[in-house]
Amino acid sequence: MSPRPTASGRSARRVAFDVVHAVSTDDAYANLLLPGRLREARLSAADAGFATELTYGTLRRRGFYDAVIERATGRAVDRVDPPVLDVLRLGAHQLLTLGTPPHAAVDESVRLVRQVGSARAAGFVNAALRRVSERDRESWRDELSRGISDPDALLAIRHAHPEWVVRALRAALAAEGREDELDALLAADNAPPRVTLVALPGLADAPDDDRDERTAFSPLGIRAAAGDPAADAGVAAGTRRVQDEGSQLAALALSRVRPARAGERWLDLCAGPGGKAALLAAEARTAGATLTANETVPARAELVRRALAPVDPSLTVRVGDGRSIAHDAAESFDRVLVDAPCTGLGALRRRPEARWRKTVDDVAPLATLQTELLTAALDATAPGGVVAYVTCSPHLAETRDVVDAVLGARDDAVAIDTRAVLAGVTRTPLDLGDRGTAVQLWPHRHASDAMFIQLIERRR
Ligand SMILES: C[S@@+](CC[C@H](N)C(=O)[O-])C[C@H]1O[C@@H](n2cnc3c(N)ncnc32)[C@H](O)[C@@H]1O
Repeated sequence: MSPRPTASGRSARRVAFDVVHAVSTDDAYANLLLPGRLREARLSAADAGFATELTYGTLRRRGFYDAVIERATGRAVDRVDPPVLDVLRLGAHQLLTLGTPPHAAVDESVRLVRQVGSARAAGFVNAALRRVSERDRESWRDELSRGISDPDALLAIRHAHPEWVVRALRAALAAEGREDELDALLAADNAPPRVTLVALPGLADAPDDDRDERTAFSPLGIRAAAGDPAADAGVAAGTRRVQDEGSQLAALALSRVRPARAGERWLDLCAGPGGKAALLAAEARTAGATLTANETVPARAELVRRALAPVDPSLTVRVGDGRSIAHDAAESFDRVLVDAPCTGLGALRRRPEARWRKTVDDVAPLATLQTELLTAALDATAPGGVVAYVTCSPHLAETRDVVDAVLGARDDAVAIDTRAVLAGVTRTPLDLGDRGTAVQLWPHRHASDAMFIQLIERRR
C-alpha cells in the first residue's frame, strides 16, 4: 500500500516540493538532499514515508507526468513557471499513482502553490489538475500512446523512461539473450529499492543467519531495518555502511579473486564517495594488504577520507586525475578497482532524477574517459596483478565495448572469468546470462543495481 499522509501531510508535501524543486532548478540529488530535509522537518514515520514516496515517485515518472500536463493544459511544460510545474508534477503523482482522492490532491496543490509564492497560478493549478484527474494512469498511457507503434517508444511511455534509455537497456539484455526481460527491468526501475548494509570485515559482526538479516548474495550483506539507516549504531560508527549488494559484489570480486598476500598494494582509482573503498580497505586490512584511494574531485576525496577513517585513518587518498596515475606509480599495484564515472543507467531505482538528467550525448565522452581510465589502471598494475573494471551502467558502450577496446589494443592483459570468481563468493548462485566472462547484474533479477564487473589480469 502507498504511504498515506496524516493530518500533517502538508509538511510532507512541502518537503517533497522543496526537494523536487531543488532537483529541477539546482541540479540537486534527491537521495542526498531528502534525508536531511526529513530530519529537519521532524516528520512522523508515516509522513516521512509519504514525503519519500512523493519525492521519488514524482522524479522517477517526471517525463510521463510532463507529457500528461502538456496534454491536459495545452501548454508546453517549458512555458510553465518552474515552481508551478513542480507543484503540478507532485499533484499528478498523487492523482495517478498514489491514489490520493482528487479533492485532496487538487486542494492541497492549490494551497502549496500559494505557499511557494505563486498564488496567481492557483486557478491554473486547480484547472490543470482537475483535467488530469479525469483519467486514471492507464487511460493517460493509452491517450499518450495513440498513433505510436514503435515498441520502445511505447515502453518509454508505459514505464516513464526516456526512449534512448529503453533502447540501450534492450540492447544490453539482448547481448545476453534475455531481451524478453525488458518489461520486467523497466518496472523494477520504478520500484523503491530495499536498503542493504555491508558489515565491514574486521570491524562489524558478520551478518547473522539466526536473525534472518542476510541478503541473498553478498556474504557481508544485511537487510536494513525499516526506518532511517543512519539510526543504525554500526552505520553511525562507520563499521556498517549502506551499500547496494551489487557494489558489495563488485568490491568482493576484486578482493577475493585469489587469496591476498601480506604487503600487497591495492588501489581504488575512482573512489569518491568511498563506499567500495571502505569495503576494499577492510578486506585488505584483514590480509595485511594496504589500500590507496584516488579521486579527482577534492570534495569527494574528502568523503573518501571520512569513509576510510573507521578502517584506518592513515590510508593515503590521492587527489588527482586517475588517467595520470601511472606517471607516479607505473606497475605498482597488485589489485586496482576502476569504478568508472558512467551514465548510472543501472542505478535508476536509487537516483530517481538520473534518467531525465543524462542524455544520449553523454555516452560517447564517458566511454572515452572510461577507456582512458581502464588503460591507466592496467599501466599502474604490476605484472600478475588484477584490475576490476566496474560501472553502475549496463550500457554496452560503457561496458563490453570499453573492455573489448582496451584488451584489443594491448597484449599484456587478459579477461578473467569473473562469473566463476563470483560463483565462489556469493551465498547463493547468481542467475547470469551465459555469454562472455563479465558479470552483469540486474535490478529485476538480482534486486541490485545493474552493476557490470569485469576482472582483467595483467600478464607477467
Ligand atoms: C561511480 S563513482 C565511484 C563510486 C565509488 N567507487 C563508491 O563506491 O563510492 C566515479 C567517481 O569517479 C570520479 N572521477 C571522475 N573522473 C575521474 C578521473 N578522471 N579520475 C579519477 N576519478 C574520476 C568521480 O568524481 C566519481 O567520484
